[in-house]
Amino acid sequence: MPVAPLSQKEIEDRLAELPDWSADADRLTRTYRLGTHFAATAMVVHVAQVQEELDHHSDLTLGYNTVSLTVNTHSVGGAITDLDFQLAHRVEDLAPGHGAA
Ligand SMILES: C[C@H](O)[C@H](O)[C@H]1CNC2=NC(N)=NC(=O)C2=N1
Repeated sequence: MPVAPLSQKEIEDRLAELPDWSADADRLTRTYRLGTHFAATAMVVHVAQVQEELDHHSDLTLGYNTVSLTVNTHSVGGAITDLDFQLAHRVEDLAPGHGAA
C-alpha cells in the first residue's frame, strides 16, 4: 500500500464508500454511538487490536456511549493516506458487531 498524501479528489472518491466518515483539512473522523458505556468500551478495545495489527493508530475517544476516531498518517507529516482509509474500513466492518451506528 503506497503511503503518499492523497489529493482532495482522491479523498472525496474514497469517502464516497464511507458515508458516515468526514475529512477536514488533514484528518478522517467518525463518531459511533452505542447502546451502553460498556459496549463503547469493548469497541475501543477491539479497535485498538485492529490498530496494532495494522500498525496504524487513530486518536480514539471514549465517551459515555460513543467512540470517536480521528486519524491521519504521521509518517507523511499528518496527511491523509490510504492507510487511514484502510483503518476506517476495518472499523466500519467491526462496528455492527458492537451494535455501533
Ligand atoms: C514505529 C511505528 O510503526 C510507526 O510509528 C507507526 C505507528 N502508528 C502510526 N499511526 C499513524 N496514524 N500514522 C503513522 O504514521 C504511524 N506509524
